[in-house]
Amino acid sequence: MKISVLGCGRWGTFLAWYANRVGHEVMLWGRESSKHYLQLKESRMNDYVTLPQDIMLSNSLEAAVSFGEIIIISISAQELRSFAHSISLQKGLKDKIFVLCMKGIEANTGKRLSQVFSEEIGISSNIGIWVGPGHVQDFVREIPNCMVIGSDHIEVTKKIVESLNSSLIRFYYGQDLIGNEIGAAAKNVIGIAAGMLDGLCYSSLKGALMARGTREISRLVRAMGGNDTTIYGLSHLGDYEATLFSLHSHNRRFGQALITGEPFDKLAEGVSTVKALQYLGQKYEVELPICNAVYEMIFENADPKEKLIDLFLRPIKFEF
Ligand SMILES: NC(=O)C1=CN([C@@H]2O[C@H](COP(=O)(O)OP(=O)(O)OC[C@H]3O[C@@H](n4cnc5c(N)ncnc54)[C@H](OP(=O)(O)O)[C@@H]3O)[C@@H](O)[C@H]2O)C=CC1
Ligand SMILES: O=C(CO)COP(=O)(O)O
Repeated sequence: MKISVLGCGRWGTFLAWYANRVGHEVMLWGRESSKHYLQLKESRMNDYVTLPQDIMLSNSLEAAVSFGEIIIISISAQELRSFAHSISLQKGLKDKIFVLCMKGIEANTGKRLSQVFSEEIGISSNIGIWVGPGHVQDFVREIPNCMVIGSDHIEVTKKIVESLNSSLIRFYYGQDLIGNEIGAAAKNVIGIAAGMLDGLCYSSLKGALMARGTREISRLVRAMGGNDTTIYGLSHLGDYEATLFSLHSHNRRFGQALITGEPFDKLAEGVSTVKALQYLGQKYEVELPICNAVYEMIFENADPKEKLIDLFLRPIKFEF
């Protein structure tokens, strides 16, 4: 099958490598101004992966959209709306399956990425998501993992899973698009909180963070009409090791750097997602104490130790 991957950063480049490894014909697209794209064009390598010669590289969006039967997208989540608008100007979209491989929620609207994408391209039946745990650094060393693919249409979900399953990535069929998208995005915020604990030398609190983080995100998902159990699956809790504990996690590293005052310039999606979660918490009247504390530490310069004490001094309540 022909597969296009749009976005040639850390994850997009890996996805092209993976689709090629599974046996597909692959075209990887990067924008003309992209340093990532230029580096791949010159060396076929980035910091994480080397691309086999048979992966085609293109900076023509028209060529990339027309090439793939399946079109995988992995760019910064907050850029999806404008990028989707550019895609909407291309031809033949109704015959394609789009797979969003990003973890975010639109910051100023609280909309899930599949909602943003379908609003812009004007089609909703052929959009899937691919989320769950996994770092490029592990996959290229042949360390396998389990991930989840979901959509609102089981035939679409099955087609994507059947095209991409392998002994390196075992996929599960997602059954709850709301839970999977909110869960995948929100784990980055919990990952930032974990990095803050590392920065404070309070890493031993991560067990409690895992227990209470899942609890508050599952309340939100339920209020939004999703299934709270989804939060205990691959898209959220299943991604905690890769985010709350991994040295590779950009979100964890962002949280740690915020506390220690070191610079950090990689994409940490949780920074924008926590704004969206503030909005959703208010809209659905769900208390999100950990997310709110992360928000205040990032955007309102709140003192981390004082925030932690505030969390500990909240009214005592039942665990579940
Ligand atoms: N296990 C998983 O499912 C994983 C998922 N991810 C997710 O993948 C997504 C991308 O992360 P990552 O690859 O680390 O980020 P990077 O910063 O490495 O790459 C982001 C890419 O998005 C491109 N981009 C940004 N804005 C636009 C735009 N307006 N139009 C077109 N392209 C644009 C950038 O272009 P340029 O090259 O010009 O800078 C860059 O290539 C995130 O949502 C992240 O959460 C990441 C890792 C693992
Ligand atoms: O989603 C990921 C791992 O599953 C990547 O996490 P980071 O973006 O925090 O590196």
